[in-house]
Amino acid sequence: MSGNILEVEALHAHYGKSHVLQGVSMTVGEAELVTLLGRNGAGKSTTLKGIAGAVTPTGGRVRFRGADIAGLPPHRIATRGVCLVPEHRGVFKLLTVEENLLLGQRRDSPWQLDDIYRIFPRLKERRRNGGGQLSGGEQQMLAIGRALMNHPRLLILDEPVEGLAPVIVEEIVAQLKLIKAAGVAILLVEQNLEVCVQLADRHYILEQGVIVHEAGNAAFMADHDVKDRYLGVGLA
Ligand SMILES: Nc1ncnc2c1ncn2[C@@H]1O[C@H](COP(=O)(O)OP(=O)(O)OP(=O)(O)O)[C@@H](O)[C@H]1O
Repeated sequence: MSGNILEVEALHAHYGKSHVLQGVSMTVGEAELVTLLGRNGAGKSTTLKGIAGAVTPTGGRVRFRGADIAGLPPHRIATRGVCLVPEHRGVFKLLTVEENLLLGQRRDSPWQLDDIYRIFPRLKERRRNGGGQLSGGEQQMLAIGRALMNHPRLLILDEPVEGLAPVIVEEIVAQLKLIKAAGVAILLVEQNLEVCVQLADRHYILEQGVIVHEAGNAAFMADHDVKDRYLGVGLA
């Protein structure tokens, strides 16, 4: 194998007649953190869902650790080690923090409660609180923590810091660095470019359902043109 944990090849997806993904190709290496960037409506969330099985691809291939997973149901894909943390977090509000975490637990996971509490001390403090009592940032930490309990080899995050206060964003960035350092590959969709360049090894830019640019982090940071052209954000 190539050292890639994920290989997406010419992925297509439709919503009814609308052809949203038009041949997306990308890879994620072992323990690599890769971002998928692009303007609103480019197809980023759909790509993540197509990989994780929440949207059924209409063409192309998704290979995960060498096996073709395109079109499998989401739970089968999750069992293989692909965990999607969706944009709206999916925390159960009537369960406690600890009950939420235990829902994700797999016995063979290297990530048990204590490991989660070490990375997210706030969750330990709040472990007996209901999910509904958490701040947005704490809910995000809980959603990531629960995904880890499920033994992901690839963690897929859709806008994990959207709408969060800068101090919480910093906390989550530090936590994602720890998770990455533990060897978990991460595929990240995030509008906050500061966050992306702090974390990523590599970036892809998606436009109207196709990848139009790929760059390592250093090259991406230096290339103001690309940010302006595809993302509409000139960098300071
Ligand atoms: N369930 C759906 N049914 C129909 N169309 C959809 C659905 N979900 C998304 N779309 C459309 O598909 C296109 C791609 O959406 P997607 O959410 O993948 O984009 P995105 O790049 O993640 O954008 P955003 O940052 O706005 O979430 C958009 O035009 C969107 O309106």
